[in-house]
Amino acid sequence: MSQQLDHGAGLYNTERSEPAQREAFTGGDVPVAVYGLGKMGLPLAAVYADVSGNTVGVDIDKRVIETINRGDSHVKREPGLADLVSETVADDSLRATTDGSAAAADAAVHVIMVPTLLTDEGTPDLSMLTAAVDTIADGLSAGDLVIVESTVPPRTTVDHVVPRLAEQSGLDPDAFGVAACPERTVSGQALADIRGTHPKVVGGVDAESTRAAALIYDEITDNEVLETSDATIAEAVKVFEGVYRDVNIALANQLATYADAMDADVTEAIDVANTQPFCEIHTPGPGVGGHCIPVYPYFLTGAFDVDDDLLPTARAVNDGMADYTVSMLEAMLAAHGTEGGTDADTEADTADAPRVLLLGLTYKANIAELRNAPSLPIARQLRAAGATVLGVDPMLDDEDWDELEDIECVELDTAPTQNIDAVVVVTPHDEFETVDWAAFEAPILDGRQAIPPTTDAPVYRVGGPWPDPAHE
Ligand SMILES: NC(=O)c1ccc[n+]([C@@H]2O[C@H](COP(=O)([O-])OP(=O)(O)OC[C@H]3O[C@@H](n4cnc5c(N)ncnc54)[C@H](O)[C@@H]3O)[C@@H](O)[C@H]2O)c1
Ligand SMILES: CC(=O)N[C@@H]1[C@@H](OP(=O)(O)OP(=O)(O)OC[C@H]2O[C@@H](n3ccc(=O)[nH]c3=O)[C@H](O)[C@@H]2O)O[C@H](CO)[C@@H](O)[C@@H]1O
Repeated sequence: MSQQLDHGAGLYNTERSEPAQREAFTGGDVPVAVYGLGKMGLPLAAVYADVSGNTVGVDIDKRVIETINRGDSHVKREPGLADLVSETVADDSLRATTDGSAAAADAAVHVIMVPTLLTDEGTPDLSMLTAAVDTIADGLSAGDLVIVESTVPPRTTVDHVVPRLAEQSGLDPDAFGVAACPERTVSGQALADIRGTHPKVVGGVDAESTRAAALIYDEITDNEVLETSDATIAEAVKVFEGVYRDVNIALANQLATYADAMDADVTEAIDVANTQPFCEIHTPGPGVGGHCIPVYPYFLTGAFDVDDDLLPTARAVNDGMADYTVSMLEAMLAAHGTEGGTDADTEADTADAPRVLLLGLTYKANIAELRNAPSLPIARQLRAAGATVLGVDPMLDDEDWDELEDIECVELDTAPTQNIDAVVVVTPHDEFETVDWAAFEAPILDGRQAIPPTTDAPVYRVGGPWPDPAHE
């Protein structure tokens, strides 16, 4: 155990009693800084502000800072978030700044919630994490606690974060605490998740870091705080959760291809199979998007030299579902005798090339995020084959559409008048629940089992039986 230093507001190795620490944390005497105020960071900063009464949010995007300091939330469709940001900014328990070093100098708890992406080579890109760590190091003090909420490859905290903090701050590694406390939060229910939908996982680089982090999260969550043996286990818990999901979805997608081959309804088969407790097959679809599930397998395969066929194969199956969806679309067009096919290669053919409407472009229903969205490779393949691709997505703003050069934006209410040859449901936003499918007068490929079987329209399903001749 390192010497007892004068730690000011810090909780790491403090001489104060536990009750006094809790009182200090919830009474605004332990200043918090949260680095990264995006879909996950802003809800987290708002809850920290609500509990601690003294939280500064740090982001590099000036627009984010200005929005928050007006008391507004730039993160949409998060129940309760707009009100919580407004309330915590109004009572000054939440402030936002781009000056991370100044925030770090004042803070005693530093919470990292920046993105952890991939390089083009499929290896973990920790550049944003490193930048946040360097900012913290500028203002790190003895007794501070650094919490890594971002999802990172296992061993990142011990092998990268701790040495970098010590090197950049000049402090002895024993002078401050570091803990991996991974975000286990789903967009669309972030506040509920942060406050306790699931137990909170906490793993420190030493016992004192675990203790201090567990005390903080015991004040934040209504659920259990699960203390792991070390930071690496805590990091692995989060990555394993995500990898489990990617592999399970790959199984569902592979079973969908078998169901198509046997002309059976994969959804019915999976639903019935899942009625016994040892089976939890996920849902097939046109692919796996977002910056979590398709990324986390690379936090193992791209970080450790292990002989692994499973995770890459699951990734290939999931990424292959865009091709599979396009091939089903081609078969559907052929079954409906739509002229032109999707292999137009001359001007005349292009005139006959099908006009395909993609409903739902973001990676997941009701979430405004295009990263790794399955709609993107589907649109690319259709455009390359000469088709005209139109898209409807109420989650996207003008800035998003500017990035989608392969897809022509149309509005949902006018889409049926756009002379559509085929409709593909890629992401089933709530807005599509009231669509009059027959109004398109075109065959529909339902990629997400979103259209009720009773619908009076020619609906084909990824992994589902093709419509009976009556619908031809
Ligand atoms: N989105 C999800 O559903 C989800 C769920 C759980 C965990 N996570 C994890 O949460 C982390 C963040 O994801 P997100 O969805 O909030 O990302 P996001 O892209 O919505 O937001 C990231 C924010 O961080 C800011 N930022 C980047 N570098 C910074 C720096 N050096 N200092 C301060 N701010 C910086 C960006 O400007 C942006 O505002 C990732 O590790 C992700 O894996 C995401
Ligand atoms: C804390 C955290 O990191 N939370 C993550 C977050 O992950 P996420 O927001 O990226 O969402 P996911 O739901 O995993 O979807 C990802 C893609 O997979 C497609 N998909 C999904 C299910 C299925 O059966 N078949 C599919 O094809 C879907 O359309 C989308 O494109 O929430 C999940 C719980 O929702 C968590 O488990 C996951 O750890």
